[in-house]
Amino acid sequence: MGRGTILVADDDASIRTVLSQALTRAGYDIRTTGHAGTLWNWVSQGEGDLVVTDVVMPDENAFDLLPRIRKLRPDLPVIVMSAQNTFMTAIRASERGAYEYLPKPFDLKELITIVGRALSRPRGIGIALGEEVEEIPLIGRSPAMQDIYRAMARLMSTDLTVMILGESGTGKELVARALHDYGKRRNGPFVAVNMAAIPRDLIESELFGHEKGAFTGAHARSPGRFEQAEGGTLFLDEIGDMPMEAQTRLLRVLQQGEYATVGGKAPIRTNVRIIAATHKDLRQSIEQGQFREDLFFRLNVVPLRLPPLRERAEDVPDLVRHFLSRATREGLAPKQIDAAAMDRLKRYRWPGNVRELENLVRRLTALYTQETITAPIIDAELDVAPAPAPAPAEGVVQEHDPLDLSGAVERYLKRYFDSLGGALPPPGLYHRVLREVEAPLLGAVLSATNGNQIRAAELLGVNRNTLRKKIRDLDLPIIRQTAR
Ligand SMILES: Nc1ncnc2c1ncn2[C@@H]1O[C@H](COP(=O)(O)OP(=O)(O)OP(=O)(O)O)[C@@H](O)[C@H]1O
Repeated sequence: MGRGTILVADDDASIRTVLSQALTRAGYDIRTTGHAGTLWNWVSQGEGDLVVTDVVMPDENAFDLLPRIRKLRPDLPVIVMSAQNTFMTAIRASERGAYEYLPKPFDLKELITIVGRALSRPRGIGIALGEEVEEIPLIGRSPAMQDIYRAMARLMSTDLTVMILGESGTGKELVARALHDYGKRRNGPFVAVNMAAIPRDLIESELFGHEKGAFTGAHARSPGRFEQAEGGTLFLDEIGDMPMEAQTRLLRVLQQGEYATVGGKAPIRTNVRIIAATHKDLRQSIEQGQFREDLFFRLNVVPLRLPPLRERAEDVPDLVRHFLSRATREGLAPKQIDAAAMDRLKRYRWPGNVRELENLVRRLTALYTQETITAPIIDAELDVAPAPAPAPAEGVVQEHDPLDLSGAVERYLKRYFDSLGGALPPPGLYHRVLREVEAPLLGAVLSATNGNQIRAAELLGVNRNTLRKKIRDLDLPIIRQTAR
């Protein structure tokens, strides 16, 4: 007798083979099928201790089958695999009552671990089924975002305190909202407070409310955000900016489930789920005595780390399309981004993350009349160093291009560092080196085009306005055009 029988459903025969081998080796009995109908027959006949199923099958979608399985056999864990790795797949799997969701491709070891955990869990723990939701709040299918979606899907049925970490503009508030909107408090209020946006001495009264006369200017009793968020979720953004006294009060709420208003004595019981966020390194703040360590541990129950956009450049096209179609829905003229322009966007560093990308798309749709956004437009907007120039619209183009600076630059830099004798150069080297190349390059091109800035911009592959700005910034001599 094996350690249990696993029913595997996937219309891809090679996946059935791989799973069947791996699970057999791990000591399980396996039955495989390529059809949802067969799977349902087995399940309804009481067979199997666990199901591993793909979402899309020729006869029925596993998400449609899942609620029936849950109803008939609520204790049967179902692991859903899918190659459609969106936020909604993870959420739907969780809503339909899947035990776990695995985006393909996945590690077989991970599957074996999950199977082991599922079969050893106490029975009778089900996940509530929610209603269907269509609008996708979070865009991006990079592995890093899939990890986030899976963690979120697991959190949906809980009230755990979550700490969202990530640079500004990475989507921390959006994730907090999604945790609320798809979680079990979805019918309660979602209240967001940004610690950095409120004057420090008003934060306590903002959060906990105050009594009439509690301080100068407190003309009437005022409810705090905790009271407003009762039964729902309170999102504490930029928690690293919370003053010490407020931290102490917050800690007490988390420990005792009750608080007093500013100037009030009677404890008020509270039922609020806390989600906090910060872009700061709180461990450093703790070391510097600016953040309470005990509060940190209370808040950091489940940390979610949102990756910066530059670490998931593969999400850029999806995000761009999402923001473009939203602009179109808002009544702006539809636009496309050509491949070279998209490439520029994927290579940009995005210091402002998704927010910066969102604002850029807004600018592009509002300011440019052309239907297709090209690379020079992106260069002008992002002010990035241009890639090799495309062929100019007219004129003779050299077939053989002997341009190769790399050897020369490398040699020069080596000499430069050697000459410093082990010391480090002054800061700003990157920009200084680029400037060293930029000024002679623009000068050479302007002289080759006889001072014609339109042709020079074409040759360089930058927007005309960018070129003008650079001529000004670099203080290049303007060559007077002579008739040819
Ligand atoms: N994955 C995503 N899909 C779609 N939109 C996103 C995504 N991530 C962020 N955004 C959008 O980017 C903008 C910034 O997101 P958000 O305000 O959640 O970031 P944040 O990390 O909370 O920023 P801050 O730390 O500056 O408050 C929002 O308009 C949000 O809708």
